[in-house]
Amino acid sequence: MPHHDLVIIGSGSGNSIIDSRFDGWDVAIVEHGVFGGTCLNVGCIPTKMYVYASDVAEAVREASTYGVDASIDKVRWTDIVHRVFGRIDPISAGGLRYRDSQCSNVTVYQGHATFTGERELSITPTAGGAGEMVTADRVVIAAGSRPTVPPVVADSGVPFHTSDDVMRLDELPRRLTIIGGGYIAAEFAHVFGSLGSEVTVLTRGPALLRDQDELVTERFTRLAEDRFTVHLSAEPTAAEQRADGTIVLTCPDGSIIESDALLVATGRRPNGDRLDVEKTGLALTDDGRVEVDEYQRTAVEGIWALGDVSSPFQLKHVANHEAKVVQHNVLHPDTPRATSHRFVPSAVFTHPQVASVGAREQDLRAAGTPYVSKVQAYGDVAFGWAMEDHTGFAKVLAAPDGTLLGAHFMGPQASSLIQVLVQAMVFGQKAQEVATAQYWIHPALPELIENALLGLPLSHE
Ligand SMILES: Cc1cc2nc3c(=O)[nH]c(=O)nc-3n(C[C@H](O)[C@H](O)[C@H](O)COP(=O)(O)OP(=O)(O)OC[C@H]3O[C@@H](n4cnc5c(N)ncnc54)[C@H](O)[C@@H]3O)c2cc1C
Ligand SMILES: NC(=O)c1ccc[n+]([C@@H]2O[C@H](COP(=O)([O-])OP(=O)(O)OC[C@H]3O[C@@H](n4cnc5c(N)ncnc54)[C@H](O)[C@@H]3O)[C@@H](O)[C@H]2O)c1
Repeated sequence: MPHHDLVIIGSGSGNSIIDSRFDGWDVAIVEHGVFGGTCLNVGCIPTKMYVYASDVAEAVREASTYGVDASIDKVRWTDIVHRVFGRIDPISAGGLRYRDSQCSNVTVYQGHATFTGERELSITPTAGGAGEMVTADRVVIAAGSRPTVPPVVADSGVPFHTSDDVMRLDELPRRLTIIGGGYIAAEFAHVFGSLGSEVTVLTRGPALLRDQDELVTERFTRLAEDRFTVHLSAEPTAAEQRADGTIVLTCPDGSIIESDALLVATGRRPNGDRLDVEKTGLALTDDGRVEVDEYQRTAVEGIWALGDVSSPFQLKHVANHEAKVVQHNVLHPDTPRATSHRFVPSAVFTHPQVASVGAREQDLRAAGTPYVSKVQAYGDVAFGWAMEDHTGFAKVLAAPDGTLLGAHFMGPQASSLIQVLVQAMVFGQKAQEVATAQYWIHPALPELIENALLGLPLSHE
């Protein structure tokens, strides 16, 4: 039975652990799917390539506002698919080739790993054939998560897509229904809506993007209702397919939604339940994650976990951070580093973009935390005014002494603008200092942040 110094389960963020410091180690990486994981193959990267194409389409549609008459002649969906995956697929294939044939100390197992004992694994080859057992001194579980599909769809037999395959559709659907109201639903509604599909969004909650600050949730939902057909509090009760291929969903009020394609975006479940972790002495948390401490260690000596399989955040920048922590701690177990989940920012690459960091106003209110807030409209700073933006805003929340507590943006470049406040919060800078101790380029969009901070009714003023 092969024995390795280190076995990594999952080639997403787990693959980034192996660098030259492991050259003297016997390392194995087990991957049952496409090499490179979710972000590269079916997540962050391809989605943002589609989002960019959709942003271009929206810019064309909005161009006449600025005196530039333009129209979209045609959307070449198949060319978009080929452009995106023609760039991505070779990166995945190259990554596999590199690990498999150019890293002499690394063994790649293309198969599904399950625990059979403490740091002992069975690997079932993806291509079929006899399984293999391996043991290791150390194991890193970096097995990610997978889309969930509600039984009403899964058991119905209707054809459906998830984010794993919807970007490779043969043609742009005329009518697309999306079940879900979170990140993936918001991003794909923008993608398909901008490229020409009639989009219907169906979510069980009373609003879209419900995890955001309440003002973002409310305003984003209103904008989405102007753009798409949106059914709120509408978990589908039945799904069927007619003989002509039309997919029919029934809403709780009895109304029906007809479409040519169905995308399910109802959340992602950590893959720990498919690893037989109990055989190595581990249990899963109630929400299905492999439990780790601040050093990314599991309860079993020599086993670490990172990323979607264990993290409370299903975000690539968090998985990357945790992978660096695991990398250090595997190499230096006696001087471990801790993960920091303070001030984790996130962005939804929809239209308009949404970005946030820190506390939401509803959290502060519920906790009884004293706070002040300022909502600054894009349209009230020079560049936003030039853009004739009528919907975007930055909301900043701070303690009365100026300590920054949270920031929530909706509008152009929100995902980039928010970084200023992420940095300020991480380094403990107060609102007054950030606003006044530096120049703000005029008339650039970051003046939005300057004005939001200056507008906070702080206690000393
Ligand atoms: C559509 C979409 C868009 C996203 N966009 C963003 C974004 O813009 N920004 C952002 O921060 N995050 C985004 N995310 C989230 C981000 O992709 C994930 O948080 C991140 O990729 C998780 O990395 P990971 O290493 O934990 O898991 P993964 O990258 O999923 O890697 C896990 C790997 O393990 C393999 N595996 C699982 N179980 C086994 C097993 N038993 N044996 C062998 N192999 C196994 C899987 O096949 C997979 O390749 C997006 C996700 C999706 C789905
Ligand atoms: N830009 C980004 O960073 C980005 C982009 C995409 C995905 N992600 C990550 O992937 C994760 C998964 O994304 P997601 O959008 O699938 O999950 P999500 O948790 O963000 O949203 C799930 C949505 O589905 C709804 N829902 C659940 N069950 C339902 C049902 N039976 N019927 C109708 N609606 C139902 C929920 O109310 C919620 O609105 C995200 O939480 C995020 O961490 C990040």
